[in-house]
Amino acid sequence: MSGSVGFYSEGCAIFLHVIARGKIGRSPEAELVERYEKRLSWPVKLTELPETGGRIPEPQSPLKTVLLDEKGKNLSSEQLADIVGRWRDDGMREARFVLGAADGHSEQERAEADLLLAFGKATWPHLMARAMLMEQLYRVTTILAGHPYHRAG
Ligand SMILES: C[S@@+](CC[C@H](N)C(=O)[O-])C[C@H]1O[C@@H](n2cnc3c(N)ncnc32)[C@H](O)[C@@H]1O
Repeated sequence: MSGSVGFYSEGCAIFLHVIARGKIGRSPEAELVERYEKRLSWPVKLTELPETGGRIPEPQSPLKTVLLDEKGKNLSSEQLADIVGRWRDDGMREARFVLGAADGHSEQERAEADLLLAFGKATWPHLMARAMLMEQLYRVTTILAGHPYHRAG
């Protein structure tokens, strides 16, 4: 079963849609996901899909798609904020961030994505990657807002 497991909307900004495979249930990772989801002042939605199959929700067009993939680009938080900020300023309505399960993403999904984003070259468990992504999305929005949460190194 797929379904939306959270929706917090506030302010006018690009809609952040996290699409993640696998059930997070009640877990330490779920607590982290919820913590950053609640802090985000941009509209954010989390759609959970089964490990395989499931229906990918219809996009809000125009859309940009980011695949979380260890073979993707290692970007600094500021670089990611620049990209997301540009998409917002260009009038994108949705930026979706897709996390795979044990087998990752298909070659077709990789080819169709606008950005492959890596959190380093190591392979992380998908639930940890989900928590890390929510933190990065929060960080990105604070960078764009000039909020002091992010302290550039
Ligand atoms: C256990 S990993 C899948 C590994 C799989 N061997 C593959 O080919 O991608 C599950 C998911 O977590 C995310 N993930 C794991 N490590 C990552 C990393 N270093 N950077 C970005 N995402 C990562 C990706 O979305 C990945 O599809």
